[in-house]
Amino acid sequence: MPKTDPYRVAMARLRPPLGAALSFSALVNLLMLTGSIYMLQVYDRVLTSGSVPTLLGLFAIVVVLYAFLCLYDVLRRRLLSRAALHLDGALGGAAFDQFLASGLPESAGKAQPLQDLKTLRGTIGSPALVALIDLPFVPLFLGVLFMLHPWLGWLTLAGAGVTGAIALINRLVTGPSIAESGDLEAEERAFTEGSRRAAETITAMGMTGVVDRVWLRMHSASLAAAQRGAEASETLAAMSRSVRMLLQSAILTLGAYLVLQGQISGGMIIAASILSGRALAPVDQVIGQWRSLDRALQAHRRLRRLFATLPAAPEPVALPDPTGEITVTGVTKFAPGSRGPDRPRLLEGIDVTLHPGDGLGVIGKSGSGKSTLARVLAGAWQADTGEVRIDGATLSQWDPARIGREIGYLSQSVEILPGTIRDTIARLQEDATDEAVIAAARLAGIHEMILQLPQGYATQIGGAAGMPLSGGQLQRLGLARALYGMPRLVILDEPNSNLDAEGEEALTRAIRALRAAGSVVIAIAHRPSALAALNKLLLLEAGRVAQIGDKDEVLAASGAVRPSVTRTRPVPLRLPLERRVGATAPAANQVANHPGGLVVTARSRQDRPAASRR
Ligand SMILES: Nc1ncnc2c1ncn2[C@@H]1O[C@H](COP(=O)(O)OP(=O)(O)OP(=O)(O)O)[C@@H](O)[C@H]1O
Repeated sequence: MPKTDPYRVAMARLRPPLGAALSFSALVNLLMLTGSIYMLQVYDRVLTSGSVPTLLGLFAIVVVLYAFLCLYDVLRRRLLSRAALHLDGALGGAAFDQFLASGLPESAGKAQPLQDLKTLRGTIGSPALVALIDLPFVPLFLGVLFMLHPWLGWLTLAGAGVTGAIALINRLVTGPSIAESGDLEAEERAFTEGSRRAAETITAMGMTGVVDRVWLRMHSASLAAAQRGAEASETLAAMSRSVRMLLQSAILTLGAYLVLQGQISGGMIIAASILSGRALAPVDQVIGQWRSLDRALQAHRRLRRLFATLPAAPEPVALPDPTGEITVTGVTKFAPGSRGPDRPRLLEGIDVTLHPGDGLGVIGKSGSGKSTLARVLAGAWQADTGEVRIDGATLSQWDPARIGREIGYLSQSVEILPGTIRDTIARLQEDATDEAVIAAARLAGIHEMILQLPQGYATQIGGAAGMPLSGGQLQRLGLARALYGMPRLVILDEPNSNLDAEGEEALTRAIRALRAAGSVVIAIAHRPSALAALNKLLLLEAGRVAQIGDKDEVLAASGAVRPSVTRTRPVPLRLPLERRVGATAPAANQVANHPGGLVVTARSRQDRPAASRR
């Protein structure tokens, strides 16, 4: 099936309205001859004949012609502004999808489709484009001038040449500054947004002064680049305007000379002056609007490139409901954005098979690739080689919306969109039922906590106006969202990192309930309590599977913990669980009393090997 590039399709749909606008522009420009022809008639016919009826008759014709001019002008502008709106309507959804995708590391920083679409839409409906489509009609005015007298034509042509040369110089001079200031502004924006997010850390650690200075340096650099472009552009625009005004006087002078030589009539001087002004007006306007036209051109090129390189989405086939047979074969993931044969492998040759009801714990040192594996299994990142199959079908063979409902994913840092608690748990699904939302909240053990909030499930969270939630509350809310609809595959990346004992118990209960219902649960754990309700274990080392199998066997084989753990006597766990485990001894004691029975003691910092990476 041929790939349909939405940008090309949208651009093709723009052609008819742009063509119609061009036709109306032809009429508008033709009617713009009215003023000069009228002048010619008044000076050379009315004033010489002294006929008032002729004057009134001519004026009546002029009124009608200008009324048509107004009509055609309105029509072409309306066509353009509506075309801009249609372009937005046709591409808005696809551009937003690409904007979302740019949050994934594979395409990070490659595109700014929403901004580009806005720029393009703004320009298509603006006077800048009207000036641009007036440009092809400059020869019309020049032609009439040549008919009046060749010298008048040549003089205007020379003026147009000078103004055009100024426009070209403008482009060459300001182009690099515009591009540079765009890049610097993007850098500054990233730093500004990052600083705002890190405001608490910056304030607490007294970094405000130095952050101010860094921002100021970036800000000044981007302003300086923009100013360089603006100054050059202003100078050239002023020169262009002066050339135009000088040309008016030069035309009058030349016209007067030609009258004195008896080569043209007096009325032709005025007509020539009007015509030369009309001939140069679009050129002048395009120069004035050059920066916005250039931005629109760059936005157009970026959008065209972006959409042209998008892989074609396969037609999704409605596969039967998955049972939860998960097969991972030979999954390798290179560091996103890296190139060449030596690019780091975050995961290498991962093979895992899980059956409905299985619960797999994933453990390993910091940086060993646990979260990367979670992202690949959840379909958030694409494997570079190998595949993840659910019920025999690769993730890409499933309809993303369909399989998404069967996947619950709790990332390490829980992100929520602004909205109510109900909508958050229901993943914004319009068809969500209250029963399903409450069931997920109960499973995650936060139903009571939600009811205690002033507006209960209708409480607004996220965004500037949302009610702030604690780390633990947020994590449990994220868990409820991951559990919504009892998905067949639930992937939890350190689901207990912010939980108290009660939260951990709720998590263990949830994992047991999911497994009992036939779901596959994969939990990445630094704290062993999350392993309590699981039956299998995978030990990752530098992105490879070091061990996989029955939980107790893997623990025993790795020497991590004795399979028969008592609840009262702490047993050293030699699994590389630095981050959580290294925190405090009381945390370890807390784990010792947990029904899961796995016990942890912290290794000293000196004992820890550096996280090995490829
Ligand atoms: N977006 C990314 N681009 C490039 N490399 C990345 C990216 N995200 C993670 N990595 C690298 O992948 C490796 C594995 O990271 P990952 O987050 O999977 O480890 P982890 O085992 O989950 O660690 P932790 O236990 O500390 O969460 C690290 O070396 C990290 O630097």
